[in-house]
Amino acid sequence: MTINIALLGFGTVGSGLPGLLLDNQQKLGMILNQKIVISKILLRDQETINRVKKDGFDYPFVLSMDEILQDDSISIVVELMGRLEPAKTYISQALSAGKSVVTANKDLLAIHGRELRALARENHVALYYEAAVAGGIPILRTLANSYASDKITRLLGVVNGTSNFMMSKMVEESWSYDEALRVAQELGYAESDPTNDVDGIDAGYKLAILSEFAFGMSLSASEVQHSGIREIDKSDVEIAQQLGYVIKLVGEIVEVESGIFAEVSPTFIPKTHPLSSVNGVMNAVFIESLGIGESMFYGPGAGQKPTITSVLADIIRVVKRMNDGTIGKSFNEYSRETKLARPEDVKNKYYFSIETPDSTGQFLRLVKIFTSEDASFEQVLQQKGDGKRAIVAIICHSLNQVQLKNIREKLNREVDFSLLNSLKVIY
Ligand SMILES: NC(=O)C1=CN([C@@H]2O[C@H](COP(=O)(O)OP(=O)(O)OC[C@H]3O[C@@H](n4cnc5c(N)ncnc54)[C@H](OP(=O)(O)O)[C@@H]3O)[C@@H](O)[C@H]2O)C=CC1
Ligand SMILES: N[C@@H](CC=O)C(=O)O
Ligand code: NA
Repeated sequence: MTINIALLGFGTVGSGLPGLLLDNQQKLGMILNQKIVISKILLRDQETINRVKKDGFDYPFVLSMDEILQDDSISIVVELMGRLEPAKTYISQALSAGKSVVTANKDLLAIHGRELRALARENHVALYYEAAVAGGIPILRTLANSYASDKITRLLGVVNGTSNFMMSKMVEESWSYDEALRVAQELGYAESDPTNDVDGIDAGYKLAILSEFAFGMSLSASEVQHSGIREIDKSDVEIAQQLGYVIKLVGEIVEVESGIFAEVSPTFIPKTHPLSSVNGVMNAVFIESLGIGESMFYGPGAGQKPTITSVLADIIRVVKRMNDGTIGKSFNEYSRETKLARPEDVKNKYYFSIETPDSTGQFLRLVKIFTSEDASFEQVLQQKGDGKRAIVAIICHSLNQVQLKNIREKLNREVDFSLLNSLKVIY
Protein backbone atom coordinates (compact mmCIF):
# COMPACT_ATOMS: atom_id res chain seq x y z
CA MET A 1 0.00 0.00 0.00
CA THR A 2 1.16 3.54 -0.63
CA ILE A 3 0.69 6.83 1.22
CA ASN A 4 0.52 9.64 -1.31
CA ILE A 5 1.84 12.99 -0.23
CA ALA A 6 2.08 16.38 -1.94
CA LEU A 7 4.88 18.85 -1.49
CA LEU A 8 4.35 22.62 -1.62
CA GLY A 9 7.68 24.29 -2.41
CA PHE A 10 10.90 22.63 -3.47
CA GLY A 11 13.65 24.87 -2.11
CA THR A 12 16.48 24.19 0.37
CA VAL A 13 14.42 21.96 2.67
CA GLY A 14 11.82 20.49 0.29
CA SER A 15 14.31 19.30 -2.31
CA GLY A 16 15.90 17.08 0.37
CA LEU A 17 12.84 14.85 0.68
CA PRO A 18 13.31 12.56 -2.36
CA GLY A 19 16.85 11.64 -1.29
CA LEU A 20 15.88 11.08 2.34
CA LEU A 21 12.95 8.82 1.38
CA LEU A 22 15.31 6.79 -0.79
CA ASP A 23 18.03 6.54 1.88
CA ASN A 24 15.54 5.32 4.49
CA GLN A 25 13.42 3.11 2.24
CA GLN A 26 14.19 -0.11 4.09
CA LYS A 27 13.66 1.25 7.59
CA LEU A 28 10.45 3.02 6.57
CA GLY A 29 9.15 -0.21 5.06
CA MET A 30 9.70 -1.99 8.38
CA ILE A 31 8.16 0.74 10.50
CA LEU A 32 5.14 1.51 8.36
CA ASN A 33 4.63 -1.42 6.05
CA GLN A 34 3.60 1.28 3.57
CA LYS A 35 5.50 3.22 0.97
CA ILE A 36 5.50 7.02 1.16
CA VAL A 37 5.21 8.39 -2.38
CA ILE A 38 5.57 12.01 -3.45
CA SER A 39 2.72 12.13 -5.89
CA LYS A 40 2.60 15.88 -6.65
CA ILE A 41 4.92 18.84 -6.15
CA LEU A 42 3.63 22.41 -6.38
CA LEU A 43 6.11 24.75 -8.05
CA ARG A 44 5.86 28.43 -8.80
CA ASP A 45 6.06 28.51 -12.61
CA GLN A 46 7.04 26.57 -15.74
CA GLU A 47 10.55 27.98 -15.59
CA THR A 48 11.03 26.42 -12.13
CA ILE A 49 9.66 23.10 -13.40
CA ASN A 50 12.22 23.12 -16.23
CA ARG A 51 15.06 23.98 -13.83
CA VAL A 52 14.10 21.33 -11.27
CA LYS A 53 13.77 18.69 -14.02
CA LYS A 54 17.20 19.66 -15.30
CA ASP A 55 18.51 19.06 -11.77
CA GLY A 56 17.38 15.46 -12.16
CA PHE A 57 14.06 15.47 -10.27
CA ASP A 58 11.31 13.69 -12.15
CA TYR A 59 7.94 14.09 -10.40
CA PRO A 60 4.42 15.15 -11.35
CA PHE A 61 4.95 18.91 -10.96
CA VAL A 62 1.87 21.12 -10.79
CA LEU A 63 1.32 24.87 -10.85
CA SER A 64 -2.07 24.97 -9.15
CA MET A 65 -3.01 24.03 -5.59
CA ASP A 66 -6.41 22.87 -6.89
CA GLU A 67 -4.77 19.88 -8.55
CA ILE A 68 -3.60 18.76 -5.09
CA LEU A 69 -6.84 19.59 -3.30
CA GLN A 70 -8.91 17.69 -5.84
CA ASP A 71 -6.71 14.59 -5.72
CA ASP A 72 -8.40 12.27 -3.21
CA SER A 73 -5.46 9.88 -3.24
CA ILE A 74 -3.29 12.50 -1.46
CA SER A 75 -3.67 12.26 2.32
CA ILE A 76 -0.77 14.43 3.53
CA VAL A 77 0.29 17.89 2.32
CA VAL A 78 3.81 19.00 3.24
CA GLU A 79 4.19 22.79 3.18
CA LEU A 80 7.79 23.99 2.71
CA MET A 81 7.31 27.31 0.94
CA GLY A 82 7.64 29.50 4.03
CA ARG A 83 6.16 32.96 4.75
CA LEU A 84 2.52 33.64 5.62
CA GLU A 85 0.77 33.70 2.25
CA PRO A 86 -0.13 31.74 0.25
CA ALA A 87 1.02 29.14 2.81
CA LYS A 88 -1.85 29.94 5.20
CA THR A 89 -4.49 29.71 2.47
CA TYR A 90 -3.09 26.46 1.06
CA ILE A 91 -2.76 24.81 4.49
CA SER A 92 -6.30 25.88 5.42
CA GLN A 93 -7.62 24.50 2.13
CA ALA A 94 -5.77 21.22 2.64
CA LEU A 95 -7.06 20.80 6.22
CA SER A 96 -10.61 21.66 5.12
CA ALA A 97 -10.30 19.07 2.34
CA GLY A 98 -9.55 16.42 4.99
CA LYS A 99 -5.81 16.22 4.33
CA SER A 100 -3.27 16.23 7.15
CA VAL A 101 -0.50 18.83 7.01
CA VAL A 102 3.18 18.78 7.96
CA THR A 103 5.03 22.09 7.86
CA ALA A 104 8.26 23.76 9.02
CA ASN A 105 6.71 27.22 8.91
CA LYS A 106 7.28 28.88 12.30
CA ASP A 107 6.12 32.32 11.14
CA LEU A 108 2.74 30.86 10.25
CA LEU A 109 2.41 28.69 13.37
CA ALA A 110 3.44 31.51 15.72
CA ILE A 111 1.01 33.98 14.16
CA HIS A 112 -1.94 31.84 13.03
CA GLY A 113 -1.32 28.57 14.90
CA ARG A 114 -4.47 28.74 17.01
CA GLU A 115 -6.73 29.12 13.96
CA LEU A 116 -4.97 26.38 11.99
CA ARG A 117 -5.01 23.94 14.91
CA ALA A 118 -8.74 24.54 15.35
CA LEU A 119 -9.27 23.84 11.65
CA ALA A 120 -7.30 20.60 11.91
CA ARG A 121 -9.40 19.58 14.93
CA GLU A 122 -12.69 20.37 13.16
CA ASN A 123 -11.66 18.27 10.18
CA HIS A 124 -10.20 15.38 12.23
CA VAL A 125 -6.83 15.63 10.58
CA ALA A 126 -3.29 16.21 11.86
CA LEU A 127 -1.13 19.34 11.84
CA TYR A 128 2.52 18.64 12.74
CA TYR A 129 5.46 21.06 12.76
CA GLU A 130 8.47 19.63 14.58
CA ALA A 131 10.92 21.19 12.10
CA ALA A 132 9.55 24.68 12.82
CA VAL A 133 11.53 24.89 16.08
CA ALA A 134 15.25 24.15 16.29
CA GLY A 135 15.38 22.33 12.90
CA GLY A 136 16.83 18.92 13.64
CA ILE A 137 16.22 18.74 17.41
CA PRO A 138 13.11 16.69 18.25
CA ILE A 139 12.15 19.22 20.91
CA LEU A 140 8.39 19.68 20.41
CA ARG A 141 7.75 15.94 20.45
CA THR A 142 9.92 15.63 23.58
CA LEU A 143 8.04 18.41 25.36
CA ALA A 144 4.65 16.96 24.37
CA ASN A 145 5.52 13.40 25.38
CA SER A 146 8.38 13.15 27.84
CA TYR A 147 7.58 16.29 29.84
CA ALA A 148 3.91 15.36 30.30
CA SER A 149 4.82 14.26 33.83
CA ASP A 150 6.88 17.33 34.71
CA LYS A 151 6.40 21.05 35.41
CA ILE A 152 8.72 23.33 33.46
CA THR A 153 9.65 26.55 35.25
CA ARG A 154 12.16 28.07 32.82
CA LEU A 155 13.29 27.45 29.26
CA LEU A 156 16.36 28.97 27.65
CA GLY A 157 17.09 28.43 23.98
CA VAL A 158 19.64 29.22 21.33
CA VAL A 159 17.07 28.66 18.59
CA ASN A 160 18.29 30.54 15.55
CA GLY A 161 21.02 28.80 13.58
CA THR A 162 21.82 31.71 11.28
CA SER A 163 22.53 34.28 14.00
CA ASN A 164 24.44 31.77 16.11
CA PHE A 165 26.53 30.78 13.10
CA MET A 166 27.20 34.46 12.32
CA MET A 167 28.14 35.33 15.91
CA SER A 168 30.48 32.32 16.12
CA LYS A 169 32.26 33.25 12.90
CA MET A 170 32.48 36.97 13.76
CA VAL A 171 33.80 36.38 17.29
CA GLU A 172 36.04 33.36 16.79
CA GLU A 173 37.29 33.91 13.25
CA SER A 174 36.89 37.71 12.90
CA TRP A 175 34.57 37.43 9.88
CA SER A 176 32.66 40.59 8.95
CA TYR A 177 28.90 40.72 9.52
CA ASP A 178 28.22 40.74 5.75
CA GLU A 179 30.52 37.80 5.07
CA ALA A 180 28.97 35.75 7.89
CA LEU A 181 25.44 36.46 6.63
CA ARG A 182 26.36 35.64 3.03
CA VAL A 183 27.79 32.24 4.01
CA ALA A 184 24.77 31.48 6.26
CA GLN A 185 22.58 32.15 3.22
CA GLU A 186 24.74 30.00 0.94
CA LEU A 187 24.57 27.13 3.41
CA GLY A 188 20.74 27.31 3.38
CA TYR A 189 20.42 28.37 7.04
CA ALA A 190 18.85 31.80 6.59
CA GLU A 191 15.21 32.68 5.95
CA SER A 192 14.28 34.16 2.57
CA ASP A 193 14.28 37.49 4.45
CA PRO A 194 17.25 37.16 6.84
CA THR A 195 16.04 40.19 8.86
CA ASN A 196 13.98 37.70 10.86
CA ASP A 197 17.13 35.74 11.72
CA VAL A 198 19.38 38.60 12.79
CA ASP A 199 16.76 40.69 14.59
CA GLY A 200 15.45 37.94 16.86
CA ILE A 201 12.09 37.70 15.07
CA ASP A 202 12.56 34.09 13.94
CA ALA A 203 13.70 33.09 17.45
CA GLY A 204 10.65 34.95 18.84
CA TYR A 205 8.32 32.89 16.62
CA LYS A 206 10.00 29.73 17.90
CA LEU A 207 9.60 30.86 21.51
CA ALA A 208 5.88 31.43 20.93
CA ILE A 209 5.58 27.82 19.72
CA LEU A 210 7.75 26.50 22.56
CA SER A 211 5.56 28.34 25.06
CA GLU A 212 2.56 26.28 23.98
CA PHE A 213 4.34 22.97 24.38
CA ALA A 214 6.35 23.78 27.51
CA PHE A 215 3.96 26.05 29.42
CA GLY A 216 0.59 25.32 27.77
CA MET A 217 0.18 29.06 27.13
CA SER A 218 -0.23 30.82 23.77
CA LEU A 219 1.68 34.03 23.24
CA SER A 220 1.07 36.37 20.34
CA ALA A 221 4.22 37.39 18.47
CA SER A 222 4.00 40.85 20.09
CA GLU A 223 3.99 39.31 23.56
CA VAL A 224 7.50 37.95 22.97
CA GLN A 225 9.92 40.86 23.35
CA HIS A 226 12.79 40.64 20.90
CA SER A 227 16.10 42.22 19.99
CA GLY A 228 18.83 40.77 17.79
CA ILE A 229 22.53 40.44 17.14
CA ARG A 230 22.78 43.92 15.60
CA GLU A 231 22.51 45.22 19.21
CA ILE A 232 25.87 43.66 20.10
CA ASP A 233 29.02 45.75 19.84
CA LYS A 234 32.55 44.39 19.53
CA SER A 235 33.42 46.02 22.88
CA ASP A 236 30.58 44.09 24.59
CA VAL A 237 32.06 40.83 23.29
CA GLU A 238 35.51 41.79 24.62
CA ILE A 239 34.18 42.85 28.03
CA ALA A 240 32.11 39.65 28.28
CA GLN A 241 35.25 37.66 27.57
CA GLN A 242 37.16 39.48 30.34
CA LEU A 243 34.35 38.96 32.85
CA GLY A 244 34.02 35.22 32.09
CA TYR A 245 31.05 35.20 29.73
CA VAL A 246 30.14 34.67 26.08
CA ILE A 247 27.33 36.56 24.30
CA LYS A 248 24.64 34.67 22.38
CA LEU A 249 21.16 35.39 21.11
CA VAL A 250 19.06 33.57 23.71
CA GLY A 251 15.31 33.09 24.02
CA GLU A 252 13.96 32.80 27.53
CA ILE A 253 10.53 31.85 28.84
CA VAL A 254 10.12 31.89 32.58
CA GLU A 255 7.07 31.23 34.71
CA VAL A 256 6.71 33.22 37.93
CA GLU A 257 3.69 33.40 40.23
CA SER A 258 1.84 36.01 38.16
CA GLY A 259 2.39 34.33 34.77
CA ILE A 260 4.98 33.85 32.03
CA PHE A 261 7.48 36.21 30.46
CA ALA A 262 9.17 35.55 27.11
CA GLU A 263 12.01 37.43 25.50
CA VAL A 264 14.71 37.00 22.85
CA SER A 265 17.81 39.06 23.52
CA PRO A 266 21.59 39.05 23.22
CA THR A 267 22.58 37.54 26.54
CA PHE A 268 25.70 37.11 28.67
CA ILE A 269 26.16 33.38 29.36
CA PRO A 270 28.75 32.25 31.95
CA LYS A 271 31.46 30.16 30.29
CA THR A 272 30.54 27.36 32.71
CA HIS A 273 26.90 27.17 31.49
CA PRO A 274 26.16 24.40 28.92
CA LEU A 275 24.59 26.94 26.52
CA SER A 276 27.94 28.76 26.23
CA SER A 277 29.36 25.97 24.09
CA VAL A 278 26.53 25.97 21.52
CA ASN A 279 28.34 27.30 18.46
CA GLY A 280 27.88 27.64 14.72
CA VAL A 281 24.55 26.44 13.33
CA MET A 282 23.94 24.33 16.43
CA ASN A 283 20.89 25.08 18.59
CA ALA A 284 20.06 24.04 22.13
CA VAL A 285 17.08 24.18 24.44
CA PHE A 286 17.94 24.22 28.15
CA ILE A 287 15.07 23.34 30.47
CA GLU A 288 14.61 23.77 34.21
CA SER A 289 11.79 21.68 35.59
CA LEU A 290 10.63 20.45 38.98
CA GLY A 291 10.90 16.74 38.16
CA ILE A 292 13.91 16.26 35.89
CA GLY A 293 15.81 19.31 37.13
CA GLU A 294 18.12 20.67 34.44
CA SER A 295 18.23 19.15 30.94
CA MET A 296 19.51 20.32 27.57
CA PHE A 297 18.62 19.25 24.02
CA TYR A 298 21.27 20.00 21.42
CA GLY A 299 21.51 19.67 17.64
CA PRO A 300 21.59 21.46 14.28
CA GLY A 301 19.05 24.27 14.12
CA ALA A 302 19.04 24.74 10.35
CA GLY A 303 20.21 23.19 7.10
CA GLN A 304 18.57 20.87 4.61
CA LYS A 305 19.28 17.42 5.99
CA PRO A 306 18.47 17.95 9.70
CA THR A 307 15.34 19.92 8.83
CA ILE A 308 13.90 17.52 6.26
CA THR A 309 14.69 14.64 8.64
CA SER A 310 12.38 16.27 11.21
CA VAL A 311 9.76 16.83 8.52
CA LEU A 312 9.87 13.16 7.50
CA ALA A 313 9.58 12.10 11.17
CA ASP A 314 6.34 14.11 11.32
CA ILE A 315 5.07 12.49 8.12
CA ILE A 316 5.77 9.06 9.63
CA ARG A 317 3.97 10.07 12.85
CA VAL A 318 0.94 11.20 10.86
CA VAL A 319 0.87 7.92 8.91
CA LYS A 320 1.02 6.00 12.19
CA ARG A 321 -1.87 8.07 13.57
CA MET A 322 -3.84 7.33 10.40
CA ASN A 323 -3.16 3.64 10.89
CA ASP A 324 -4.08 3.49 14.56
CA GLY A 325 -7.22 5.61 14.18
CA THR A 326 -6.01 8.62 16.25
CA ILE A 327 -5.52 11.06 13.38
CA GLY A 328 -7.63 13.89 14.91
CA LYS A 329 -5.43 14.08 18.05
CA SER A 330 -3.54 17.30 18.51
CA PHE A 331 0.29 17.47 18.30
CA ASN A 332 0.23 19.23 21.70
CA GLU A 333 -2.48 18.59 24.25
CA TYR A 334 -1.29 20.93 27.02
CA SER A 335 -3.32 24.13 27.08
CA ARG A 336 -4.29 26.53 29.87
CA GLU A 337 -5.21 30.19 30.21
CA THR A 338 -2.38 32.52 29.18
CA LYS A 339 -1.24 34.79 32.00
CA LEU A 340 1.54 37.30 31.48
CA ALA A 341 3.94 37.94 34.34
CA ARG A 342 3.92 41.30 36.13
CA PRO A 343 7.14 43.21 35.26
CA GLU A 344 7.93 43.45 39.00
CA ASP A 345 8.11 39.67 39.20
CA VAL A 346 10.56 39.08 36.34
CA LYS A 347 14.13 39.19 37.60
CA ASN A 348 17.53 38.79 35.99
CA LYS A 349 21.05 40.01 36.36
CA TYR A 350 22.05 42.71 33.83
CA TYR A 351 25.19 44.03 32.21
CA PHE A 352 25.52 47.77 31.58
CA SER A 353 28.18 49.42 29.48
CA ILE A 354 28.36 53.15 30.19
CA GLU A 355 30.58 55.82 28.73
CA THR A 356 31.45 58.52 31.29
CA PRO A 357 33.84 61.46 31.47
CA ASP A 358 37.32 60.23 32.44
CA SER A 359 37.47 62.34 35.62
CA THR A 360 37.06 62.29 39.39
CA GLY A 361 33.66 61.49 40.93
CA GLN A 362 32.03 59.75 37.95
CA PHE A 363 31.92 56.39 39.67
CA LEU A 364 30.13 57.92 42.63
CA ARG A 365 27.45 59.28 40.26
CA LEU A 366 26.96 55.77 38.89
CA VAL A 367 26.68 54.30 42.38
CA LYS A 368 24.01 56.89 43.24
CA ILE A 369 21.90 56.03 40.19
CA PHE A 370 22.01 52.30 40.81
CA THR A 371 21.50 52.68 44.56
CA SER A 372 18.42 54.87 43.94
CA GLU A 373 16.86 51.76 42.35
CA ASP A 374 18.11 49.48 45.12
CA ALA A 375 20.50 47.78 42.71
CA SER A 376 23.90 46.50 43.75
CA PHE A 377 26.99 45.67 41.71
CA GLU A 378 28.31 42.13 41.30
CA GLN A 379 31.20 42.81 38.90
CA VAL A 380 32.71 46.11 37.72
CA LEU A 381 35.32 46.76 35.07
CA GLN A 382 36.67 50.10 33.91
CA GLN A 383 38.44 50.20 30.55
CA LYS A 384 41.46 52.51 30.50
CA GLY A 385 40.15 55.87 29.26
CA ASP A 386 41.78 58.40 26.93
CA GLY A 387 41.78 61.18 29.55
CA LYS A 388 38.45 62.46 28.20
CA ARG A 389 36.06 59.49 28.13
CA ALA A 390 36.10 56.12 29.90
CA ILE A 391 33.93 53.01 29.61
CA VAL A 392 32.61 51.38 32.75
CA ALA A 393 31.09 47.89 32.56
CA ILE A 394 28.85 46.79 35.42
CA ILE A 395 27.08 43.52 36.11
CA CYS A 396 24.31 44.01 38.66
CA HIS A 397 22.79 41.57 41.04
CA SER A 398 19.24 40.58 40.16
CA LEU A 399 16.93 43.40 38.95
CA ASN A 400 13.25 43.25 38.06
CA GLN A 401 11.90 44.73 34.82
CA VAL A 402 10.76 47.94 36.53
CA GLN A 403 14.15 48.56 38.14
CA LEU A 404 15.81 47.82 34.80
CA LYS A 405 13.61 50.31 32.94
CA ASN A 406 14.21 53.00 35.58
CA ILE A 407 17.99 52.53 35.58
CA ARG A 408 18.11 52.68 31.78
CA GLU A 409 16.03 55.88 31.81
CA LYS A 410 18.14 57.51 34.52
CA LEU A 411 21.41 56.65 32.74
CA ASN A 412 20.03 57.99 29.45
CA ARG A 413 18.95 61.23 31.14
CA GLU A 414 22.28 61.83 32.91
CA VAL A 415 24.28 64.66 31.32
CA ASP A 416 27.68 63.46 30.07
CA PHE A 417 26.83 59.77 30.49
CA SER A 418 26.08 57.56 27.54
CA LEU A 419 24.45 54.17 28.05
CA LEU A 420 26.14 52.13 25.32
CA ASN A 421 24.36 48.86 26.00
CA SER A 422 22.50 46.86 28.62
CA LEU A 423 22.11 43.10 28.23
CA LYS A 424 20.66 40.25 30.25
CA VAL A 425 23.01 37.98 32.17
CA ILE A 426 21.93 34.43 32.89
CA TYR A 427 23.22 32.32 35.75
N1 LIG B 1 16.36 26.34 5.75
C1 LIG B 1 16.35 25.84 6.98
O1 LIG B 1 17.36 25.45 7.53
C2 LIG B 1 15.05 25.75 7.70
C3 LIG B 1 13.87 26.20 7.15
N2 LIG B 1 12.70 26.11 7.85
C4 LIG B 1 11.46 26.53 7.24
O2 LIG B 1 11.20 25.68 6.13
C5 LIG B 1 10.47 26.40 5.13
C6 LIG B 1 11.22 26.32 3.81
O3 LIG B 1 12.49 26.90 3.99
P1 LIG B 1 13.62 26.82 2.85
O4 LIG B 1 13.52 25.55 2.13
O5 LIG B 1 14.87 27.20 3.54
O6 LIG B 1 13.16 28.03 1.92
P2 LIG B 1 13.47 28.21 0.38
O7 LIG B 1 13.21 29.65 0.08
O8 LIG B 1 14.79 27.63 0.02
O9 LIG B 1 12.36 27.30 -0.31
C7 LIG B 1 11.03 27.66 -0.43
C8 LIG B 1 10.60 27.30 -1.83
O10 LIG B 1 9.20 27.49 -1.94
C9 LIG B 1 8.96 28.18 -3.16
N3 LIG B 1 7.71 28.92 -3.12
C10 LIG B 1 7.45 30.02 -2.40
N4 LIG B 1 6.18 30.43 -2.63
C11 LIG B 1 5.67 29.57 -3.55
C12 LIG B 1 4.42 29.48 -4.21
N5 LIG B 1 3.45 30.36 -3.99
N6 LIG B 1 4.23 28.47 -5.08
C13 LIG B 1 5.22 27.57 -5.32
N7 LIG B 1 6.43 27.61 -4.74
C14 LIG B 1 6.64 28.61 -3.85
C15 LIG B 1 10.16 29.10 -3.32
O11 LIG B 1 10.25 29.51 -4.64
P3 LIG B 1 11.00 30.91 -4.99
O12 LIG B 1 12.43 30.66 -4.71
O13 LIG B 1 10.66 31.09 -6.42
O14 LIG B 1 10.41 31.93 -4.08
C16 LIG B 1 11.29 28.18 -2.88
O15 LIG B 1 11.75 27.37 -3.92
C17 LIG B 1 10.33 27.81 5.68
O16 LIG B 1 9.09 27.90 6.37
C18 LIG B 1 11.47 27.93 6.68
O17 LIG B 1 11.22 28.87 7.68
C19 LIG B 1 12.65 25.54 9.10
C20 LIG B 1 13.79 25.06 9.69
C21 LIG B 1 15.08 25.16 9.04
N1 LIG C 1 16.57 30.51 9.53
C1 LIG C 1 16.36 29.59 10.58
C2 LIG C 1 16.11 28.24 9.99
C3 LIG C 1 15.56 27.31 10.97
O1 LIG C 1 14.56 27.52 11.61
C4 LIG C 1 17.59 29.52 11.47
O2 LIG C 1 18.63 30.02 11.04
O3 LIG C 1 17.50 29.01 12.59
NA1 NA D 1 12.56 20.51 16.02
